[in-house]
Amino acid sequence: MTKTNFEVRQWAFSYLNQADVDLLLMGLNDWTYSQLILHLRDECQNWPIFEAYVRRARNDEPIQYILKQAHFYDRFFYVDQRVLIPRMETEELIEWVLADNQQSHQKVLDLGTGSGAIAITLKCEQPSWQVTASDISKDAIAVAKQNSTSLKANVDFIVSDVFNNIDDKYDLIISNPPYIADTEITVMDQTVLKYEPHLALFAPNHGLAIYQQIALNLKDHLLTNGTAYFEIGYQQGPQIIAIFKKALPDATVSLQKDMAGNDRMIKVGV
Ligand SMILES: C[S@@+](CC[C@H](N)C(=O)[O-])C[C@H]1O[C@@H](n2cnc3c(N)ncnc32)[C@H](O)[C@@H]1O
Repeated sequence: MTKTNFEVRQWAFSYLNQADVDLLLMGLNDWTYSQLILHLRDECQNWPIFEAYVRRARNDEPIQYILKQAHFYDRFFYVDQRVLIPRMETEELIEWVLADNQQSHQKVLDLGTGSGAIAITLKCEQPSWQVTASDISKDAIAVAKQNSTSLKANVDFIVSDVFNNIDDKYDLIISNPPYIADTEITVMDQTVLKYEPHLALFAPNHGLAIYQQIALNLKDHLLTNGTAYFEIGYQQGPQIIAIFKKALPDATVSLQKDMAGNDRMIKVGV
């Protein structure tokens, strides 16, 4: 028996929240929200696939991995379990970098690029910038390269553990490194814990280890008057400021809150 999109949507509401149901229907049919509403009385063309998607989402799989796409700064990025799903907070980091740096040419490094969200967005927003993206994970670099090609971004890629394979210096270094402490595993959402790569989430030393590694060699990789921008955990501001102040006593370090009012980003100028 055939079902309308309205009926399958109502059925899915018994298991998932409305936002997730609508994202699945829109992603599956390549519809905008207005198109979804317009097609509600039509026959559902993809019922078996939609039913399977809802089953996967009920098993905590993130909608973005089911659909193999994540919306970030007005673009769709391919994502799968090899990379972190880019978050809204990271869009605010992009906003800060773009607002601060209007100059036509900037040489930029995105350290820990994952899906390539930061590097590719900056290159698309500022095509004259020379952008390099690095990650310790070869799998992540493969996904980021795929996104760079599909979004016509022309970003360069390097597989590197922090700065180990990076010789160059940059005007801007941007990083959203893994910053969750192992001890937080017990309070984390199952959707994140079961599906997102732990290499992208967790770092030793209470989540501070990658900032510590970056701080030790940051000056060697920034050009004169260069600046670094980092996303941070909302409770990590004081510790991370202390890490950079200790490694770089002459640097200026400033903290920025996100839209929710939480400490979320820092800027380090050398
Ligand atoms: C929180 S994710 C950020 C991904 C992406 N930049 C974003 O904002 O959506 C952190 C990324 O850092 C990478 N990473 C973890 N340890 C690293 C290391 N030692 N050196 C370089 N990259 C690392 C992970 O593989 C992951 O892709």
